[in-house]
Amino acid sequence: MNKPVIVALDFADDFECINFLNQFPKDDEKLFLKIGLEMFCQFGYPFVRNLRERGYNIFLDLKLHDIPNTVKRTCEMIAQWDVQMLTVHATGGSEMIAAAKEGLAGSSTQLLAVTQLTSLGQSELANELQVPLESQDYVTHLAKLAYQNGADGVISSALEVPVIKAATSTDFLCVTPGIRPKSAQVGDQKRVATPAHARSLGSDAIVVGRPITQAENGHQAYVNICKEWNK
Ligand SMILES: O=c1ccn([C@@H]2O[C@H](COP(=O)(O)O)[C@@H](O)[C@H]2O)c(=O)[nH]1
Repeated sequence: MNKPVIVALDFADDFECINFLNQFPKDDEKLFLKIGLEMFCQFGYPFVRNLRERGYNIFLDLKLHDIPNTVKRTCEMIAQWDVQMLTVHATGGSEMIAAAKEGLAGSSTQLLAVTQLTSLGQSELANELQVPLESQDYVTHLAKLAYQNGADGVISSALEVPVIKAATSTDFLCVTPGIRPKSAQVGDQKRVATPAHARSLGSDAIVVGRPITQAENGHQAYVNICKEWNK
């Protein structure tokens, strides 16, 4: 599979979401869709199943963060759903990450650990979270923790991909949200990169929401981003 552009489906309404997906030609290469907390909390597993049955690849972005036993049991359930990717927070710690991986055993779901959210910049890290590290070092530390405890990859900004790969392995997946084409509004994201920059930094997949889902022509916006990403 080409390195994917993963579309973040952050819609309040499932009809709106299906109308959005219907803009895409049926013979398009299989779309990779991210279902996050907003849609999962409202529409739950039946929505995930519906999209899997339509043939989409699914990144289930639930960002699990709880004690190891709870995360393991939750992952055992999700392991039956045949989704391609699932997230937990790396800050849940080594035991929790390992427990998530154990819970997914026997499935092909890839476990990704969220490092520092792309909506948090250096000043939030220092002043709000009281982490006395540069983002690059904090993200690398969490990525190593995830790598050593069985995760298949991490969520980070594209800006940290080179240091993560150097500290772990070139095969360790770096999936990067916080993607903004040059003309797009940054909104609540802090650590951002264009699709072309993310590619040059070595991202394995980019996650793009509003620049596609809120565009006047969502399909065209997706095509433009794919072109820039695949250049
Ligand atoms: O660090 C993170 C982790 C997850 N996300 C998710 O990605 C998309 C980005 O959407 P945009 O509209 O392109 O900003 C969104 O669903 C987040 O929950 C992230 O942005 N940063």
